[in-house]
This record gives sequence, C-alpha cells and structure tokens, in this order.
Amino acid sequence: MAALAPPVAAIRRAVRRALTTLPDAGPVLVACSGGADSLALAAATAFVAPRLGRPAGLVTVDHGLQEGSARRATAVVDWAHTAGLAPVEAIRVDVSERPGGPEAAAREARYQALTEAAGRLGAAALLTGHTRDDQAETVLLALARGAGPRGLAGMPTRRWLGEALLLRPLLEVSREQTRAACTALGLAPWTDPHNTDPAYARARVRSEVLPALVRALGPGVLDNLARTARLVAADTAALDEQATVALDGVRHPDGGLCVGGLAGLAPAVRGRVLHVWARELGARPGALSHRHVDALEALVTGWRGQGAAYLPGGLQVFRRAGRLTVVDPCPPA
Ligand SMILES: Nc1ncnc2c1ncn2[C@@H]1O[C@H](COP(=O)(O)OP(=O)(O)OP(=O)(O)O)[C@@H](O)[C@H]1O
Repeated sequence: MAALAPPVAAIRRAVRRALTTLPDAGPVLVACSGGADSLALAAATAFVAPRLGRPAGLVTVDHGLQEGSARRATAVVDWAHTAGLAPVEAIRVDVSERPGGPEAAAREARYQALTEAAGRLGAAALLTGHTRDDQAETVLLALARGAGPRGLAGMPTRRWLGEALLLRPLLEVSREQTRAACTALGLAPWTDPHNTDPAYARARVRSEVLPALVRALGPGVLDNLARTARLVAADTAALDEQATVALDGVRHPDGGLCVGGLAGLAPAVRGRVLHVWARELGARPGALSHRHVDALEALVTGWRGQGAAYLPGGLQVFRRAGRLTVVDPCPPA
C-alpha cells in the first residue's frame, strides 16, 4: 500500500481536530469553491467525518460573475458525489442588486447562501478552507489599515454566523500543503482569477508583499504572522471578558454610565466598555469607528465641559451629573 502523502495526512489531522471539538451531533457542510484550499478540505472531510460517525456534505456557491462559473459549480458537485459527500448542493446567487463593489457583494451573498443552507440542512457546522496564508494576509492588511487588536487577531477558528457555527480547520495549514494534497490525491483545483488580479489589495499582498517578506526575512514569516494573530486573539478575548464585567460595574440604574467608575478603568478596558455600550445603545457595528469611541472617551478623560459625542444613528451622548447619558433624537413612538 502506498504511503499517505504528508500534506494529505496533515490536513486530515487538522479536520479531525476541528470535528472532535464539535458539541452538536449532525452533519457538517464544507463550503467549497473548487479552489485548492477548500477542495483539499472537502477531500479530508469526506475521509474523516464518516470515521467519526458524522455525515458530511458540500455546498458550492455560483456567483454568476465569471464566464464558466456554472460549469465550475457543476464540476465541484460531480466530484463531491464521487467523494461520497452528501447532501451536495450548488446554489446560484444574484449579486447584481447588492450595494458595494462586486467582491463585497459576492462575499455577502455567498455567506448568506451558505448560512441558509447550513440551517436548512441542519448542519452542526459549516467548514471553510481558510489557510495559514489567508490568515497572514489578513493580519498584514489589518496592520496596514490600522485596524487595532481586533483586526490583528485575524480570523477565529470558530465563530457564529447567525445560527450557523463556522469552523476554519485549516488555519494552521499552508497553502503549499493544500496544493500538494490536491496533487497527491489527483484533484485538479480551479484557479480563481480574482486571486491574482492586482486590482484587489489582498491579491497584491498575496503575490507581492508576502513573497517579498519571505525573501527578506525568511520562510518563518507566514507562521509568525499567523502565530501573532493567535496570541493577539487570546489577549483580546481576555480584555473583552474584563470589559463585560467592568461594564456591569459602571452602569447607573438610569441606563447611563458612571464617569468616576469609567475613569478608574485601564484604557484598554475602558475603550471596550464604551464600544460595547455604544452598540447596546443601537450604534451599528459597521458604522461605529474608533473616532466615535474616542469622542466618548474624551467625555471621561478629556472633560472640558464640551457638548455631545455623536454616535451613528444620530445618538448623542452627554456628560451630565457625573454620568454619560444618551439622548435619542428619534425615540420610538
Ligand atoms: N464560491 C464558493 N462557494 C462555496 N464556498 C466558497 C466559495 N468561495 C469561497 N468559499 C469558501 O470560503 C473560503 C475562503 O475563500 P477565498 O476565496 O477567500 O479564499 P481562497 O484561499 O481562494 O480559497 P479556495 O482555494 O478554497 O478558493 C474557501 O476556502 C471556501 O471554503
């Protein structure tokens, strides 16, 4: 019997580790584009899941944005049947009416279709093929745009997307390994032209920035960036927990926050408390920026009798009688 290729074994181990952490019974669903990462993930899941007593299916989304996209989806579905995955679905989405650029619209439509499928098929988890290299790119892009610790923490290995649990079992597996696994298994992955299109910042990081870093600093760079994300994620989680406790400690019965209590918190905790509170008040997370939180912070630590701090949605926060108090310009009728 031929020896198992090391990349195939490594990916199966990563999938096994991820699946054994799943509390719920029920099938898992691989989100597969047909690219090397998610194809290698799907092949490993088809092998590992049944051995753990778990059915495994596959969903591929056709954004209809490129010529031949329907053919690609059919090829993924046909392969998935031969690999023993079930249920298998290709879902066509229409991204034309969505706001934002085509990439953002496709991403949003894709995640919506994937989570709906996970709910409809009763999946215990949805698996994506993000790799260590994707993580390194994410960390660099976050660093470049000044995203702060939450951005530097990169993509988590698990998170809830609405009702669906998203798992990323390959975050410690390299893209080189997923490609090598596909070759070893005789699989022919699809190549997404967007991945090499210099119009996209991520593609430029992938094709220019990371290779330059590896040349200048050595091959450990990718692992180190991914490790940085793990370390920052752990610190961020700890600070978030502290902030949850601290927020309860500074709440005033009238719904405001006590300035004295806030002033006594460590800045990293206070920033988080103010951020969480602003979200509780109804500020949309996507619209809430560090500038809004800085304005709240100034009411506590830079007090000079100034007026309101403005939050998205027209909310105004005043400092009055030692408390931060919100005024909603359009209270519910
Ligand atoms: N059209 C799609 N249908 C289903 N899942 C998808 C699709 N596109 C992406 N995904 C999922 O999202 C993950 C990340 O996709 P993205 O395009 O950002 O990265 P990638 O490194 O090019 O991945 P891949 O090599 O698997 O295409 C994929 O690994 C896959 O699990």
